[in-house]
Amino acid sequence: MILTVTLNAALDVTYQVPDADWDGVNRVSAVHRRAGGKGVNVARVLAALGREVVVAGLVGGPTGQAVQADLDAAGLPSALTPISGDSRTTLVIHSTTTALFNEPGPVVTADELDRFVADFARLAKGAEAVVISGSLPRGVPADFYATLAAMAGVPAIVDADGEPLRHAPKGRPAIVKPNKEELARAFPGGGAEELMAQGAGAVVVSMGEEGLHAITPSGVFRARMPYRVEGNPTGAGDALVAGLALGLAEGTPWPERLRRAAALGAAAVAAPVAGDFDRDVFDAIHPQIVIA
Ligand SMILES: O=P(O)(O)OC[C@H]1O[C@](O)(CO)[C@@H](O)[C@H]1O
Repeated sequence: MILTVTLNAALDVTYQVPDADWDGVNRVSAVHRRAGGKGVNVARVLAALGREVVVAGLVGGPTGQAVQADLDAAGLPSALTPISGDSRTTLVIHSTTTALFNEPGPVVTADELDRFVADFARLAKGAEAVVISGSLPRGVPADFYATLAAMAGVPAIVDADGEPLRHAPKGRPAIVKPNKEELARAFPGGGAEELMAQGAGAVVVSMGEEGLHAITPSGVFRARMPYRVEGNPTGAGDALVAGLALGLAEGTPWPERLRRAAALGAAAVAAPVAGDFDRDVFDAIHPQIVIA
C-alpha cells in the first residue's frame, strides 16, 4: 500500500471557459467538482494504475464532508483525521490559459495535529512508501513534512513549496520533487545540490514541457519530452509524483522510473481535470521519452 498525505485537502472546482474575458462576464461551458489537494490526486492516479492506496490528511466542515463523499464515491480508500475548521475550495479556470485560485485552508489546532500524527504513525506501518504533498493549512509548523518523513519508517516523497520545501531535506526523504520555479524560490543560490547536501536521497525537478532533471543515487539524468501535449497542466505534477512513488515502491531503476513519471505527467495534461490522465497519451509518449 502507498500512503498519500494531503493536509490541506480541498474541493477542487474546475471551470472550462472557452475564451475567458478577464474584465467581463464569462459563461462557463463545463464545471467539475471533486476531492482534491495534491496527495488526493496522486492517490487517484496510483489507484487507476492498479495500486493499493490510502488517502490520509485532514478534513472538516461542510467542504470536508463533500471531499469525503467524493472519495467514497470514487472508491478511494481514505483514513482522514477530522478537524473543526472547514476544508478549502480551490478553483481552476481553464481557458486559452489556465489560472488557479487556491484558498489558504482552515486553521488546525495543536490537538488536531497530534491526532493526525498518531493516525499517520499507525497508517505508515502498513505502507511501502508515503507521499507527502501540497500546502500546509494554517497552524501547522513549516517543518512538519520533515517530521513526517523522518517518522514514516518507509521511503517518503515530498512535493512542497516555500518553507515546507526548505525544511523537507531534514527529514531525509527518499525523493524531493519541486518544480523549477519552486526550487529557485526556496534555494536561490543552490538548488537541487543544496537539497541533496541537506539530506534528500534524490531530487527530481519538474520543468513542464522541458521534462525532468534528476539527481539520484544512480547518477544525474535528464528526461526530454518528444513533443508538447496540449491541455490543462493542473495536476500534471501529481501524476508525475505518482509515477515516482510507483518506482520507489517497486524498486524500478531510475531511468525507467523517470520515463514513466514524465509520461504520466504529460498524460495528465491531456486530461481535463487534475487527478486524471489519458491512457492513450501515456502509451504513445512513454516509449518516446529520452533519458540521458
Ligand atoms: O496544496 P496546494 O499547493 O494549494 O495545491 C492544491 C491544488 O493543487 C492541485 O493539486 C493541482 O496540483 C489541485 O488539485 C489543488 O487542490
